[in-house]
Amino acid sequence: MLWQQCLQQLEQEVPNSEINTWLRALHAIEKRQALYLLAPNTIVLQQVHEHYLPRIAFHARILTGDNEFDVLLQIGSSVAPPPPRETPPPTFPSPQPPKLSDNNVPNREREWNSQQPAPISERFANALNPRMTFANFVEGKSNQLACATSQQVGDHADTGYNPLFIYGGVGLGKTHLMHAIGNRILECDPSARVIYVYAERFVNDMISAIRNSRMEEFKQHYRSLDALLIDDIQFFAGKDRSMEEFFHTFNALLEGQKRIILASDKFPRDLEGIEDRLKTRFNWGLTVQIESPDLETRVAILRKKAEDAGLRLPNEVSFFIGKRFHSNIRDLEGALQRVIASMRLKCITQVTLDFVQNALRDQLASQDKMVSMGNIKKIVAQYYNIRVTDLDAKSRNRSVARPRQMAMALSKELTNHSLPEIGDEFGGRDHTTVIHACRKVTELRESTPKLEEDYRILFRTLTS
Ligand SMILES: Nc1ncnc2c1ncn2[C@@H]1O[C@H](COP(=O)(O)OP(=O)(O)OP(=O)(O)O)[C@@H](O)[C@H]1O
Repeated sequence: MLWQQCLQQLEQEVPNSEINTWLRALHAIEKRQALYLLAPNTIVLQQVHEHYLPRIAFHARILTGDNEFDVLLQIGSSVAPPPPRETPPPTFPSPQPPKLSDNNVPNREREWNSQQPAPISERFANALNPRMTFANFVEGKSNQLACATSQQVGDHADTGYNPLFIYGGVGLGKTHLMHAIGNRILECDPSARVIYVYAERFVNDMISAIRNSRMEEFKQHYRSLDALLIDDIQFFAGKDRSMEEFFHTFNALLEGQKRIILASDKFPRDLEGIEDRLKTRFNWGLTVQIESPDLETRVAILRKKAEDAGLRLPNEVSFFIGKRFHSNIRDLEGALQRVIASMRLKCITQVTLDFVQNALRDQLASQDKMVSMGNIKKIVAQYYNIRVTDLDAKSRNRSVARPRQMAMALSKELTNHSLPEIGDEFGGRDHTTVIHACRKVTELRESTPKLEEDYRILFRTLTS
């Protein structure tokens, strides 16, 4: 089963002829928490070892979720017993686990740092994470546009959104969307040459290529792609030679109407240390932002992730976690993983609010320090240039009433205090005043761009 799944992944990266000749010749056995691949002869053994084993191990580790999972290559028709100590085993173990980053991107450094040309299959290893798809990306107000345009770019080569530039804060789903685009492109055309790469990797690859006199091959490699996805584009800052090379790659791909998808933590114009001509080009297509998700989206994401892990979260639990982990989705996922790990440890199958509060005790304590109502009031007052005491006062003058409503709405969104507690904190007001304030802010955010911007800035300031 695992081997079949590995093959399905490899089919997207390795030409069919190679799959049929070398990989389908292997007999696979899963045993003792390892995948044994049995080669019928030494030629197959050698080929697989030299060209495909790292990729197989990479996929097996992704699929099993075990970064240490072993893939062992042997000759013969059955798994050899463990060899006596003095004789070397007739087994090629899979290489050291490729460093799996957050996004499970395999280490491709070897590619350019040897004088030997890399095998073609390896050069087109696309580094896409098959688990990051549109199907498991939860859409909400904060990412709607980014998600819709990403789907279009994944489906069609001629959307006019070239490049598609996705920007937004840490852990909000930029990388997920890029992988989803890449996976969709391959779904539509399995022979497409698609590469996902961090800008840092592009730079390192280029340095290795220069050092090993393989620059022509490097250029040819990147310029012959059907889709290039580069993450963390801000890393190019100050790296003039890499920017120059990227500029030409960019032009070549654009001229050939190949898709370019870029991600960064900043809007193109705000990227420091990046050449103006590149920034201008980034704006040729479409720039979309991913914002911090609102409470409903956070809860929807949480439920989806819990469901994927086979866990049903009671409403009060999902709202509790969603409310408390508001700054980014990575933290939200981290909280859920911690809850699941605690459940496993304690052999619990039903999760309750008490259990979650206990499991997340340390994280919640540090969150509390960051977003208290006192802090919200301080930041809002600073932002609107009024005094904190104005927020508590009786005045209904709009210059203080609006900031007060904003501070109440943020308190509701970012803290776990009840409506009466929030009212109390703002000069002993009634909970119906808080409800009114929250409704008013929601309404104004939709009708008044300036107020929406104020809300976003304050939200970001409080949660970053
Ligand atoms: N809308 C979403 N639905 C489901 N999962 C999401 C969503 N957004 C983000 N995630 C998950 O949150 C985690 C962090 O997302 P991702 O790595 O894409 O963030 P990022 O914006 O690229 O962050 P960074 O700038 O730090 O690289 C990933 O595991 C991703 O799958």
